Order: sequence, then structure tokens, then C-alpha cells
Amino acid sequence: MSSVLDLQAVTVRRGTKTILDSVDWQVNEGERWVILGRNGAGKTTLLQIAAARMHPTAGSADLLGERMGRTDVFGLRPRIGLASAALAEQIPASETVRNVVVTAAYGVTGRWTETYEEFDTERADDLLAAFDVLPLADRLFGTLSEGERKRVQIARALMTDPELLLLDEPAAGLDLGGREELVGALSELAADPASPVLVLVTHHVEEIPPGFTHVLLLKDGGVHRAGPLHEVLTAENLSAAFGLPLFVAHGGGRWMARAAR
Ligand SMILES: Nc1ncnc2c1ncn2[C@@H]1O[C@H](COP(=O)(O)OP(=O)(O)OP(=O)(O)O)[C@@H](O)[C@H]1O
Repeated sequence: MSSVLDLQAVTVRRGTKTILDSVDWQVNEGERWVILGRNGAGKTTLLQIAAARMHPTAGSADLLGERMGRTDVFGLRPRIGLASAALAEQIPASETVRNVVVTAAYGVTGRWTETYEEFDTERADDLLAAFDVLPLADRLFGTLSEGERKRVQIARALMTDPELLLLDEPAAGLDLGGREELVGALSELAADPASPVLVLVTHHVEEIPPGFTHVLLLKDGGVHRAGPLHEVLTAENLSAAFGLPLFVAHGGGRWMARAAR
């Protein structure tokens, strides 16, 4: 098994604040990870490191076999798909859905003067179809519902055929139906051996798609526990990571958690 991500003692400091504190984390081919932790635990910062969007203050980060700081990040970034609220904000509301996806092949968020190959347009349409949003291809991104936008963003993140796909809270703001559709789509993605390695940040264990294999519990910028879901996602570990007594259950491929009474 080759290592897709290998973080050793990764630390991120801003001013006097230590946001990530000596994080060790290895992700291998074929794995599907979920990252859980309280607000402010450092999840988004960790994803920024994994996406080659941020350098550690200390420690080493090897992404797809390339050491951050010794490699050209512009060559690395197209190999890593990222969908996050911060990236979504950069997408012009006046862009068509098809262009939102196709422009990822060119590393831009708004169509300008590029000319696109037919191959790119066909790939964009295939990805939109995979996430059930192809009928919206000619609509303006700004007119979509939140759930439709999330699915378009994931299609966009897959456009460059990345080896690693990072999803930062893709179900945030979705209603129950939207969440369940997204969980279903991500479960299908997880089951496909041709899919990239997946890393999903979420606040809710109910959003863990069936087929995900590993979990990283972040607490105060450090790794509380990391490993196979069924070993690590226990009431004891989740309670410690979130700082309150929790009851955790698993059934039908899904997880649930609530305060222990
Ligand atoms: N540039 C910065 N300067 C100072 N503090 C920062 C900076 N960026 C992030 N932080 C702080 O680092 C902590 C971790 O932030 P991060 O966004 O990674 O957490 P998170 O786990 O994704 O949180 P949430 O679940 O609320 O989205 C927070 O307390 C945040 O305020």
C-alpha cells in the first residue's frame, strides 16, 4: 500500500495560537476517511494542509509522494480535488453550472477567454450526471439550491480526475432529503474502486456515508484517535473528543450519536 498523505508532527501556528499541534496522520490508497471534531478543533486547517493550500509551520507533509516545501504546489494541486465553502464563495453566481465544472480543468473559477476541448465538456457532463444535476447544466450557479450547489461543487472537484478528494462539510446547510441524497452519492463514490482516496470533514456522525473506512478524531488541534471506523468511533472516544458524554450507535451502515442520559 502506498501512502497518499503522510503528515509527521505537523504544526500550524498563527501568532500565539497553535492551531495544529504535532499532527501525525497517514492515509493510504483505497481508504475513505472522515474527520470529526468540535468547532475550532482544526479540521479545516488540516484540510488546507492536505490540499497543498497551506504549509505547516513545523513538521513535514508528504502529499501524493511530494514533500511540501520542496515541490511545486501548482503541479500538485490539480491532483487533489477540494470542495469547501471558501472555494464555493469564489464561484461567480453568473457562471453556468457546466462551466463551473469545466473550468476546474483549467484551475480557474470563472470562464474568461479559454477555449475548452469537447472532451472536457463531455467529462463535465458525465460528472454532473453522476451527481444527478445534469439537467441543471445550463442554469446559472447562483440560481441553484444549496443541495444542488454542493453536488455541483463535488463534480467540479472531480473534474481533474484527482488522486485525492477532500470534502469540507459538504452536507452543511442541507435539509434532510438533500443530506440523504448526498450521503447516498458519496457512498456510491466510496464503493467505486476507481474513485480517488476520500477525506470528508463533518460535524455529524449521521453524515458518514456507508463505505467509509477510517476516522480521525481531532481535539484542540491534536489527534485524539485515528484508525478504522469500527475500532475508533466508540462512545468513549467520541465523548472525549467532543467533551461531553455521548451514546453512539451503528446500524444499516449508518452511525448516530446523542447525549448519553
Ligand atoms: N489565521 C488565523 N489566526 C488565528 N487563529 C486562527 C487562524 N485561522 C484559524 N484560526 C483558529 O484556529 C482554530 C481552528 O480553526 P479551523 O477552521 O481549522 O477549525 P475547524 O475544526 O474547521 O472549526 P469549525 O468546525 O468551526 O469549522 C479556530 O479556533 C480558529 O479561530
